Amino acid sequence: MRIAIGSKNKAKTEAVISVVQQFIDAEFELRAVPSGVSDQPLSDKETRTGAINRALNAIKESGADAAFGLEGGVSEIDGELFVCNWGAMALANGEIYTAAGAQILLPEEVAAEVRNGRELGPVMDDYTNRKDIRSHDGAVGVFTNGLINRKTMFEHVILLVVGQYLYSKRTN
Ligand SMILES: O=P(O)(O)OP(=O)(O)OP(=O)(O)OC[C@H]1O[C@@H](n2cnc3c(O)ncnc32)[C@H](O)[C@@H]1O
Ligand SMILES: [Mg+2]
Repeated sequence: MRIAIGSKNKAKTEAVISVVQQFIDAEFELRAVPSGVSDQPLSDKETRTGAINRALNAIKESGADAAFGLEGGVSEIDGELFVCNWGAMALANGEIYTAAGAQILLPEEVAAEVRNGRELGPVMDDYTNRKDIRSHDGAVGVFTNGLINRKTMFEHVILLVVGQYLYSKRTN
């Protein structure tokens, strides 16, 4: 199966490849495609739409058999901001599977910057005085003291998505 991935961010591409290759015999290609939503999605709905758009754009651009899209965003609950994450798998026949990942509270100091219109990625780099947090630990890794990094979190999302795809294909 030819599978496209709608990002070149390693936290995403490595998560997709490490999970999918356990269940599907596949060749992968990476494409930085548009998400069709804001650079910093501000709700679960917008983040999920971004994941679906990435999967649809990746399958359209590549002509692959299937494509994955992963999107990170933030969502507000009772005045507090949580990091949220969504994944989508699109098939050439038009089927789409989606699932959400872990959510974790952002400290008010970080949340305030995002509310002011900055993207979480650069805000996290400033906050930690490190570079490119979004491609490695992610906010989830920083605020769980490294127990769950962004790749591991995305692996759970991909397991949920691929699991639904495999369930739909079951024959017994
Ligand atoms: O290259 P792409 O695939 O776009 O990867 P990205 O890291 O920009 O990821 P998203 O566009 O899905 O994320 C939307 C925004 O939220 C940021 N973001 C989301 N989750 C994050 C996390 O865990 N740590 C740091 N930044 C995060 C990210 O940097 C963007 O500013
Ligand atoms: Mg991005």
